[in-house]
Amino acid sequence: MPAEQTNIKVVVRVRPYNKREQEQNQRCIIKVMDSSALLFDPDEEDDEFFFQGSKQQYRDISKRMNKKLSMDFDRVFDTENSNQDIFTECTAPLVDSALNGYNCSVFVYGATGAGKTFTMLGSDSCPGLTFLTMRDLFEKIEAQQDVRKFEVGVSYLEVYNEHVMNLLTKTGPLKLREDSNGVVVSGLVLTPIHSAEELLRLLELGNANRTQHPTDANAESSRSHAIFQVHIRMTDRKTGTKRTVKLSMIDLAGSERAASTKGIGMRFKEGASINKSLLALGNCINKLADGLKHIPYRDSNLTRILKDSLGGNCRTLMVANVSMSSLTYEDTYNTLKYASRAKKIRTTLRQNVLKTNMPKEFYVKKVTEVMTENERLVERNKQMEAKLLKFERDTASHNNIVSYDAQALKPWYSKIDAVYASVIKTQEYAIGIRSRIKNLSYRQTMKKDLEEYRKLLSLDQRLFQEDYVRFQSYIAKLTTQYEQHIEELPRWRTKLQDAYKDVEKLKREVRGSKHREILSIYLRSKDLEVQLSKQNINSNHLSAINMELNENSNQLRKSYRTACEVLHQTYDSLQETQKLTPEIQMLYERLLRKVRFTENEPSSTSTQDGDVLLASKEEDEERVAAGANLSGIAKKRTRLRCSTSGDHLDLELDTESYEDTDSDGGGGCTVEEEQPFKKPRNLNETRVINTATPSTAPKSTTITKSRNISHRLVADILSEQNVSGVKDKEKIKQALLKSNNFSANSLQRTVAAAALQKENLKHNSNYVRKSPRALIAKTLSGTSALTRKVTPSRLAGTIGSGAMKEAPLVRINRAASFRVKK
Ligand SMILES: Nc1ncnc2c1ncn2[C@@H]1O[C@H](COP(=O)(O)OP(=O)(O)OP(=O)(O)O)[C@@H](O)[C@H]1O
Repeated sequence: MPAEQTNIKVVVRVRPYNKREQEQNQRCIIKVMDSSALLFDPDEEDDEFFFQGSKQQYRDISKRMNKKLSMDFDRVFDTENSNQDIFTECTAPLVDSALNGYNCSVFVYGATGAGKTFTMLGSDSCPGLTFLTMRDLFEKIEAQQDVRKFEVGVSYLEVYNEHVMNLLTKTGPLKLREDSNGVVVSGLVLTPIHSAEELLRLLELGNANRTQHPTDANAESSRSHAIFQVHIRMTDRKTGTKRTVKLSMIDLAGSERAASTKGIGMRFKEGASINKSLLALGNCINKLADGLKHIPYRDSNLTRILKDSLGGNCRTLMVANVSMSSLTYEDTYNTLKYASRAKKIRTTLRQNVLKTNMPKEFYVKKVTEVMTENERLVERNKQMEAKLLKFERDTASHNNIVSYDAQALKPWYSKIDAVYASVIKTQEYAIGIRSRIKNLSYRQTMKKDLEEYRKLLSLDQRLFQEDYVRFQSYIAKLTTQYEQHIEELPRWRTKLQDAYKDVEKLKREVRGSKHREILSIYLRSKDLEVQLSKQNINSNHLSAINMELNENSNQLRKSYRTACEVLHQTYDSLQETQKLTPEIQMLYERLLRKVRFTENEPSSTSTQDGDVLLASKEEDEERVAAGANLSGIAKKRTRLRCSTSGDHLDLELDTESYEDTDSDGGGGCTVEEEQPFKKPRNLNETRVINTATPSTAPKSTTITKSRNISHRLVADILSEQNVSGVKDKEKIKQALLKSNNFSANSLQRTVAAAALQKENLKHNSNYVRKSPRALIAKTLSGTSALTRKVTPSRLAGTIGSGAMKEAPLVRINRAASFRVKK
C-alpha cells in the first residue's frame, strides 16, 4: 500500500476580545492579512509621535518596538469566522479521509482562555468542531450504508497531572502501553454510538467529569488535556474488506506560563504538570520539525497519546487559538511560534485495512479463510505440477531424440558394455579351446602321415623303431592335451550360452526403456563387435593351421626331393645291371608323366561343404591301376575335416538368436580316412559373397582382415535400414557421431567400405579379384570424405546418400586391406 507524506495542517484562529479585554482597552497584537497570513504585533495606525505639538519623523524611543512579525499558516481564521467555517474548510475533509481509511487527528492548542474549548466543543448555539465533525461523519455513514457496514465506538479520555482518566466512565488512571499498532490505553472500553445526538450526550457527560478550575484568564479553564476518539470499523459489503480508522479530537490544556495563572499549591502543581506535558509536546514538535529521528514521545503521557497524530500514520490538523489582545502578548507569541514549528512536521499516511482492535473472532475467521485459500492453492499447485509432468513426458516421447541426454544414457552404456565384454571374453575362451582342439587334431594327422612316409622309406628298422617310440610319446602327449580340451569345451559352451542369455535379457530391458531407439543401435554395434571378435579368433586359428601346413609341406618337399634322387640312382643302377623289369620301367614312366609340368593348377573340386580336394579322381584311378607300392601311400591319404564349415571354427554365433550352432557334438575336429585337406586360399584374393542368399551361399574360407568387421559394424549402425526406422534419423546420426562410444575413424572407414561394397555390386557373387588395391585406391580417390578430414556433417551426408543400401558383404584379406588417409 503506497504511503503518502504530508505536512501537519496548521490553522490559526483569532478570538475576539472578551469582556475583560474590552474593558482594559488593550491594543490588538494580531492583524489578519489574508486567509493564510497574519502580522503579529503590528504598528498601530495612530502610533504617531508628536513632540512639542508637531508630528515627529521618528518614533517615541521610550516605547517598545513592535515585532511586526509576518506569519503564514495553512489558514488563518479571523474573529468573524465561526466554528462552522473551520469545520467546512478543515475538518469536513478529514471526515472523508477517515472514511477512506486514514487516521485523522484534530488538536487545539493555545493559552488559557484562547478559545480552544470554544473551538472544539462550542456551545449549544454554536456547536464546536467535535459535534460538527461527528454529525458529518454520521451523515456520510448513513449515505454509505448500502456499500459498507459501519461500527462506531467512542472514548473520551483526560490526561490530568500525567494521569489518564476515562471521562465517560470516570475511571482511571489507565495505563498506556505500546504495541505494533501504536499506543493503546489499557482497559479502555469503547462506547458504541449511532448518531451525533448520542455523541452530544456523551460529550456532556464527559465534560462534566473533566477537571476545570477558574483562572484569571478563564472562569471555566480546563486544567487537563481532553482526548476524544472515534473508532470506526468499516466492512465493504461486496468485498468484505475491513478497515478500522481512528478520528481523534484533542482539546489541550492552556499553554500559558504557570505564573500567568497565578496558581499556588495544587494549582501550581497542576500548572507545572500541564507545562511539563506541553513542554514535552513542544520538544516533540521541534524535533519533528527538524526532521530528527529520535522523538521523545515518552517524556509525557500526552505526547505518548499524540504520537500517532504528530509523527505517525495520521492526517493531522492543528488549530492554534490566540487572542488578539495585547494582554496575552507572550502566550500568543509562543502559540504562534509553536504553530509555525508544527507546520514543518511531516506525517506518513497509510490506508488502514486491518486493525488489531478487531475482535478475536474476526481474526479466527480471517485465518480460516486464508487457510482454506491456501489449501485450494496447494491442491491447484499439485494439479499444475502433474500437468507439467505429463506435458514434459509427452514432449519427450514426441521428440524422443531431443530428450536423449548423455547423463541418462551413461548407465545404459556401462551396463551394455559390461554384458558384452563378458560375452566377448567367454567367446574368446570357448572358441580358443575349439581352435586348440582342431590344431592338435590337425597336427596329429600330419605327424601320423609323415611317420607313415618315413616308415615306408626307412631301411634301418632299428633306427625307425627308435624314432617310432619318440613319435608315439609325442602323439600321446598331443592326445592328452586334446582330450583335456575336449573335456573343457562343454563347460565353456555353457558359459557362453549363459552370457548370451544375459544379452537377451538386456535387450528386453532396452526394448522397455524410453531410450530404446538409440540404445538398440548401440546394441547392434555391440553385436557386431562380438562378430568381429569371433572373426579375429578364426583368423588367428587359420594362421596357426597355415603355419602347420607350411611346415609339413616343407618337410614333404625335402623328403620328395631326396626320394627322387634315390629313385633316380636306383633306376640307373638297375639299368646298368640289367635288372630293370618292364613293370618297374612302366611304373617309373608313369611317375615321370605324373611330375611333368602343366600350366593348370592342381585340380580342385569344391565339395558340398566347401572343402577342396588335393588329389584328382583320375589320379586315384591311375594309382589303383598301377598297384605299385606308392599307391599304398595314396590309399593311406588322410583327410582332415574339421567341420562343415572347413577350417573356420564353428562355435557359430547368431547375433539375433544367440544359439550355438555348432552341431558336431564337441568333437567336431576328427581325423578321418580319405578326407582331403582344405586348400589354403590365395592371400591376395578378395571374394565377393552374395548376401542376398546367405543361407545357401558357400561359406568363404578366405582369411579376412578383422577390421572389415568394424567397417560393417559402423555401416550397419548408420545404414538407412537402421536409421530410417526412427522418427528423426538425422538427430540419431548426429548423436552417434558426437558420442564417445563411436569413433570417428571407424565411421570414416565405414564409408570407404561402403564405397567398395558399392563397387562390388557390379560383379557376380563368384567373382574373385586378384588385387583390390587399385580398386580401393580408385574408390578412395573418388571419395573426398576419405582423403580429407571427415566432418560429421559430411560423413552423415555420405551415409545418408543411399550408397550403402543393399550393399553386399565384402571381405578383404590382409594383403588387400585398404588404408585410409587421415
Ligand atoms: N471565537 C470565539 N467567539 C466568541 N467567544 C469566544 C471565542 N473563543 C472563545 N470565546 C469565549 O472565550 C471564553 C474562553 O474560551 P475557552 O473556554 O474556549 O478557552 P480555553 O482556551 O478553552 O481556555 P482553557 O484552556 O482555560 O480551558 C469562553 O467564554 C468562550 O465563550
